[in-house]
Amino acid sequence: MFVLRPCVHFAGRKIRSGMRSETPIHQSSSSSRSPSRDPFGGPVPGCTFYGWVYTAGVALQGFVHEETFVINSIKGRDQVIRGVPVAGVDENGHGTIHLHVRRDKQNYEFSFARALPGEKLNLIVTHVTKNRLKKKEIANFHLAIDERCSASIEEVTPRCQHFAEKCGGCSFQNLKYEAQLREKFELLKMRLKEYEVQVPRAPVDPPVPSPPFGWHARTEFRVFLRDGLQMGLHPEGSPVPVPLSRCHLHPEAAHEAFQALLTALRAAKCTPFDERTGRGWLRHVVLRSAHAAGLVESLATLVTVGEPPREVLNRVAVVAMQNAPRLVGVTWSTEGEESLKSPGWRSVGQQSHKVLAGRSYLMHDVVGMKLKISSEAFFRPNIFLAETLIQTVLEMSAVQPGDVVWDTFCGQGLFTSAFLQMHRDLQMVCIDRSLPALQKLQQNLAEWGHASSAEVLHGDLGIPAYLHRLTAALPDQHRKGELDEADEAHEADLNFEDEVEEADIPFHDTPFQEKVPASLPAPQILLVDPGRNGMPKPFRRHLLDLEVARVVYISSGRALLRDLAYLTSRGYKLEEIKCFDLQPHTAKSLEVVAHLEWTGIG
Ligand SMILES: C[S@@+](CC[C@H](N)C(=O)[O-])C[C@H]1O[C@@H](n2cnc3c(N)ncnc32)[C@H](O)[C@@H]1O
Repeated sequence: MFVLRPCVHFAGRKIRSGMRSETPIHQSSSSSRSPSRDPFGGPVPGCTFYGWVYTAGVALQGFVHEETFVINSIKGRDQVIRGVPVAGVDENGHGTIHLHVRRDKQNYEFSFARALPGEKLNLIVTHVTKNRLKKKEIANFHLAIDERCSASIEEVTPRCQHFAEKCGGCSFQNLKYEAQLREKFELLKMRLKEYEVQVPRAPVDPPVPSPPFGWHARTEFRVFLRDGLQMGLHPEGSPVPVPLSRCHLHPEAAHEAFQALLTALRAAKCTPFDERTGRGWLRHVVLRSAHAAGLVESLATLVTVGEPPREVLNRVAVVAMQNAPRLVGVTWSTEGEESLKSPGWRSVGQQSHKVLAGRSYLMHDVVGMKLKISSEAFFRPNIFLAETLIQTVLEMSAVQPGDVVWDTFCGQGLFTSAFLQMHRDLQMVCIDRSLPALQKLQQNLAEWGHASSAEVLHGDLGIPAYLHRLTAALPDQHRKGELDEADEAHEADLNFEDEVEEADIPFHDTPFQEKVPASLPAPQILLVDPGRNGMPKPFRRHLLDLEVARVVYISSGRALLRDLAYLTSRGYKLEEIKCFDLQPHTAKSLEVVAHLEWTGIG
């Protein structure tokens, strides 16, 4: 038997206007029951569960999960509910259960860390709040796992020794890969329904799978002291990193690099940065991998704080490269200070890295070309599926010779390069805010003889003034100007969740020389690949002004749902979607490529 510590606070989900009659429960108190254990025998430090409630009427029309478990009533604390099946997973990789309480005519959803779909749980009521006005009714209740009564038939032994330590990487290594795919797909379909996104045809094709191990293209390891220098990851919600000896999600080349760097850092007596004392200088080691001509290579970046000793950095780089033949370069980034200012910060490629040894880029196969991709710019997380995803974007765009294609959020231009390789006589306009990424894009375009076919613009697509300058450069019929008051009211009415961060860095930190040419060709095809935050709000609005015939949008998670819901309610029709499991074993949602057509009817 294992018992999980009951509830940690659930920051209540905002309910969108389309779901108005659903009443969220904010379960905030935590009660103290027996200490947490997990299925692998260890304590569960941050085991969370939470729930929200729907009124019966709405739930029955819409959101009753197929595997809802029905009970008669919640009687009070310590009541045990036996044999509740785990029905699916949520965005955090936690197992979800669905309960219908007959007496209250209400449906509840709860999530439990490390609970697997298909297993059955005995749950214990740890806290009940009564309705203040109608004392007999329950306003909300908390549950904890009392016992895991039957395991999932899809449970497997995790390959990684660190899985039980919850290093913060994998959520599902103990679940068959086919089951992971199915659950992520079910979650996507459920969320599309919940956000009222009209999917073009049902059923949507199942996700494109990835080889489950050795796919990872980029990981940021924390460097810290614990029985000597260690490299590791942060468990979910914990400031204390877990030291790693290897990560099976990485290709062998990255593992070699990991070992070589760890040994070199220890031998050089590098001082990891300590947040509590402010001493030391090495904060992270970032490993990136890519493959060209079937050969996987890795590149490392040492991320430092303050004034690190340059000769130590150089020595580490040279020694590590000697011991890891597929480590092709070691670069140095001083962006460690930024991660101190904002926790959870990730590099947005605003600063160039310095080369310590070897080269500053990896080679990457894209539709028959070998592109140089730089350490500062965005890497698609999966080295195997990047090319398939690019092919899908090409197919969905149905690009014809002579078309004008805008590649917004272009990064180092993987799409632009692929498009120009397919049709030399396209007119591409590429826009991104990362200068190092754009420099690499220009270098690749020049090497492949495509430079004259692309206008490369450096700007922030989240800044309204910049977007106005872009639209001002378009032919007359595309200059619609500001949204009018009716539009604003409609937008407010839609009440879209902007729970997803709009931008990684404050705008005033962006030292841009934004130059927009006097005239730009209007796009027939618009590629939008904004990353995990989705489209910045001003960009969403300006997209409507552009009335582009065809948009191909690439994103994932809540940002994707929010943006699709917005566009499809404002004149764009969703024609096709395809999804990809870019990050097996992790809770990361499926990456979606969506094709939208402008209809003007919203
Ligand atoms: C997910 S990456 C996509 C990169 C590229 N399409 C690729 O496949 O490699 C997102 C890109 O958007 C850029 N970006 C994020 N927010 C931006 C903004 N507000 N304005 C312009 N570019 C932005 C980032 O610099 C990054 O290169």
